[in-house]
Amino acid sequence: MVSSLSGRRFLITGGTGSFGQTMVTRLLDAGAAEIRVLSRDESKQDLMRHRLGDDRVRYYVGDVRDYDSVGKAVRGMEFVFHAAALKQVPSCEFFPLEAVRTNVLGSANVVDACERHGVEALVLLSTDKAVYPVNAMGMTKALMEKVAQAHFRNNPTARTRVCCVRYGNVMYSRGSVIPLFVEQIRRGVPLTVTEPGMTRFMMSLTESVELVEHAFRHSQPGDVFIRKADACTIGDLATALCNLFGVPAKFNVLGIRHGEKLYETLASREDLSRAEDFGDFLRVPVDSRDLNYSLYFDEGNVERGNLADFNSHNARRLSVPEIEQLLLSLPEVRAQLDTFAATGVPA
Ligand SMILES: O=c1ccn([C@@H]2O[C@H](COP(=O)(O)OP(=O)(O)O[C@H]3O[C@H](CO)[C@@H](O)[C@H](O)[C@H]3O)[C@@H](O)[C@H]2O)c(=O)[nH]1
Repeated sequence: MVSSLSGRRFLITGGTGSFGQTMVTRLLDAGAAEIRVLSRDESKQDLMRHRLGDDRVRYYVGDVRDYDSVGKAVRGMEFVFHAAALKQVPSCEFFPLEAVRTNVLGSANVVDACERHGVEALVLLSTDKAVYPVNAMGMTKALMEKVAQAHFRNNPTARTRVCCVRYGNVMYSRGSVIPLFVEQIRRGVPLTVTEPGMTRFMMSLTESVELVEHAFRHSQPGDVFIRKADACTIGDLATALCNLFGVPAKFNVLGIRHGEKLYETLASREDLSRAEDFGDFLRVPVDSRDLNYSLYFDEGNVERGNLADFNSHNARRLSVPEIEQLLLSLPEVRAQLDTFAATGVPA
């Protein structure tokens, strides 16, 4: 277990994204000695460099698909957080091989480079869409989890402790539904709700960072860490936003889109049959059976048939007032509400 972040050296792949920027700030506050950001977009790096103005942060332009660029960034680091990914469901549907290249092969490059350069721990960020996946984004994230677990299963004496974290929707993340609804409220148009009864797990950016830190400190090699989250319907989410901005809740119902599920699953029955419950967190250890196939054929789990998965339909359901409170805890929503109060329109 890692007791202190102070004086340590970190790499964050995809470090200019919302998760990366929050994590970098937290690590700087905790006294990290060096933080490297590996990402493709030099202009986002430049903006971040000016915003942070801290020379403990070093910027590496590169792509996880390219082993050399990963290796250069990993060398000399003690801990790595792997957040770089193709995350948009529709673009991965249209370009599944691109998702394979970044989410599967790119992640394998990160695992290999960490092992080769003797990194102590690597945390890979996954998603609820990786459980019983129906779209290419979720399928490639599921394979990323398998790559991480295989690292331990195939190398029991590995130098790098590799684990994954899995979480649901991060509220107000770039390109997600909440900023879109706020923009629609601003324009005074009906909110484009896909299916009012569709449910999603809701989590703040801070909670997602806490989950990564928890996994980083407490994981065993091959673990998947899950933070138990509350869920809500998209209809209630849209209603809560309209209530906060004081506009009537008017929806244009689109229907479930290609590649979408009615609900998401954070932990499958298969995960739960071996999960350890830590209150707010679930730890799913790797299935470490070896390639001796008799174990696969002759041993089963009688409990598994009785287990229900943990999904956004059976999780604790947030009420509209509870969603309003959660939304009010987000600085982005408060900023929009202030502008709305001052000018009658959000910024
Ligand atoms: O105009 C819209 C757009 C979306 N939705 C719904 O809002 C919910 C959330 O959508 P969105 O914010 O786009 O997130 P997801 O498609 O659920 O995917 C996000 O959440 C995942 C975790 O589940 C992450 O892995 C992805 O990167 C991230 O894009 C879904 O039920 C959508 O059907 C609408 O009702 N109207």
